[in-house]
Amino acid sequence: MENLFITGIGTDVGKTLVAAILTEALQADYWKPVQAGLTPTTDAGTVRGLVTNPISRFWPERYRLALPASPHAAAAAEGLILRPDDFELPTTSNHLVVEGAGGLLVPLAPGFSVADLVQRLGLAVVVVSRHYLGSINHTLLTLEALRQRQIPVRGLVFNGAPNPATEEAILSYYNGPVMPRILEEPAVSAAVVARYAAEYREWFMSA
Ligand SMILES: Nc1ncnc2c1ncn2[C@@H]1O[C@H](COP(=O)(O)OP(=O)(O)OP(=O)(O)O)[C@@H](O)[C@H]1O
Ligand SMILES: C[C@H](N)[C@H](N)CCCCCC(=O)O
Ligand SMILES: [Mg+2]
Repeated sequence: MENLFITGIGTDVGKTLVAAILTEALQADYWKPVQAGLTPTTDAGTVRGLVTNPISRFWPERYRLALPASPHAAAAAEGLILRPDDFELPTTSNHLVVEGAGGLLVPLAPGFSVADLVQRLGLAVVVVSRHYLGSINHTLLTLEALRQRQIPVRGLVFNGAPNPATEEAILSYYNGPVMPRILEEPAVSAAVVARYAAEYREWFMSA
């Protein structure tokens, strides 16, 4: 069974798109434990709209916070402090795709980060990297933090337009699994997700 936590090198790098592709590829369940920002849509709402298989279940968020900010701040704005023992994996016999918020060391509360949540849930991660000036450092810092914490990396995904020099730098440090690349798409749709999902299914079968 694949139980995957989707993290990334920051916010807005394509975790939700990758989560939708993996959910469709594996006909997995999807869970976003902490959603900060509820409009115009939630990540679970986006994934639901991109996935077409009839098997996937969408588990309710543990926290739905109104402020589109770091979860610790969005929670504080509502007088909440998120705690590690608030979080239990949904009970499912299906594959499960869990999406984080922002990057790996984003605080859910003071002293409680996304990385701590990953470790509590005991999941392997998928790391989404997107190229921009500064992204080599952000990607290597993420991989380094995962290595230090001995969190297994199930795959690294390059999302968006390729940049060979950047990828060479990253791959000279990281020699773990690399999942199929996602190109910059003119529009993100269920058809695009289905196309990549077929490629990802092949990848899982050959990995
Ligand atoms: N390969 C791509 N082609 C076209 N658009 C993309 C691609 N990857 C991401 N996007 C767009 O970039 C935006 C940010 O992506 P996404 O919502 O997946 O980021 P995220 O990492 O999940 O952010 P968050 O931290 O808020 O969860 C979205 O509008 C998404 O559709
Ligand atoms: C609001 C945003 N879309 C995400 N839900 C949360 C991103 C938190 C980033 C915090 C940070 O790294 O500074
Ligand atoms: Mg997202």
